Amino acid sequence: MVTMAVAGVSGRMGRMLVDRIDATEGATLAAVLERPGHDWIDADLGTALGGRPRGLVVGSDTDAALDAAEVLVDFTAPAATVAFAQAAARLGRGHVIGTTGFAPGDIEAIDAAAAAGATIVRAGNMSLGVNLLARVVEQVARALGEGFDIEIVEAHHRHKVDAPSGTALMLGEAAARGRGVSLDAVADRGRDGMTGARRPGAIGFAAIRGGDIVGEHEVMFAGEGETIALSHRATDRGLFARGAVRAALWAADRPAGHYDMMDVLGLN
Ligand SMILES: NC(=O)C1=CN([C@@H]2O[C@H](COP(=O)(O)OP(=O)(O)OC[C@H]3O[C@@H](n4cnc5c(N)ncnc54)[C@H](O)[C@@H]3O)[C@@H](O)[C@H]2O)C=CC1
Ligand SMILES: O=C(O)C1=N[C@H](C(=O)O)C[C@H](O)C1
Repeated sequence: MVTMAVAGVSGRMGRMLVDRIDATEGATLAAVLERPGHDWIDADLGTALGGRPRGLVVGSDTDAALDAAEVLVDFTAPAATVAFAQAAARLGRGHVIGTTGFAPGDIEAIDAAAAAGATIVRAGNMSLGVNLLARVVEQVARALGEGFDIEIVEAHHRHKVDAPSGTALMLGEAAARGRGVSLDAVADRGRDGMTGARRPGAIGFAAIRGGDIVGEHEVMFAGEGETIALSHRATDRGLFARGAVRAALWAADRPAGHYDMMDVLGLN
């Protein structure tokens, strides 16, 4: 049995993760975390969720949660995630990171935590479909070359706080890899006003926010006289929770390191 902790348990993904862990053979929920000062702190998780008490109290003490659990599943916010990774390194635990919106320095800190003893699985999208799509995007980008302009369009619900989405960046990285360039060197992350003509070789990003859209991504290869569009649409957030719990089961008996969902799915 793999013991798991969920960070950000009151959030959209946190609630999904509780249901998913409860439904997964071989996984058990051992601890739940929220940010200090949150209404749910010290409440019974079952009661906070509007049901019966279940004898699991929502806390904000990361070390106590990691004493109880082998793997922390974390869909929260960048600063919180960096601190969780450092705690996972200190205590030699698994850490599944779904959080997006990182600054470059955050990724370096997560790399350092993996080097210092945490088993980290991090992915901007935990679904099989998007990870397969990334593979296909890399191959198509390699095959087509710069005669086709790459544009990535994503749409999400009105509450999302980061753009481009983690998935869009992951797909952009895949396209850049296919072209043999660094995404940082070619990304065009927002156009407004007199932008001038499109920069040759740019990988463009556009973000739509509205309503309750779970997550939609399209990678467009626009050429002369033809356009190829590769897309993915998530219709149920439970999809991401399924992937995350699969990653947590996978991480439980892996050596420390920084892995991604391709490793979990055997696509690397
Ligand atoms: N990789 C993937 O497949 C997916 C990633 N995400 C990402 O997951 C993150 C969370 O998304 P949602 O659940 O929609 O957001 P949300 O805002 O509903 O939930 C985030 C939760 O984290 C909690 N939190 C913040 N700081 C904390 C701390 N220091 N300790 C403990 N809890 C803390 C908040 O109080 C909140 O309950 C976002 O970055 C989102 O982009 C979301 C869906 C899928
Ligand atoms: O915030 C979300 O909701 C999602 N975030 C991830 C992202 O940034 O790509 C994954 C998914 O698209 C939903």
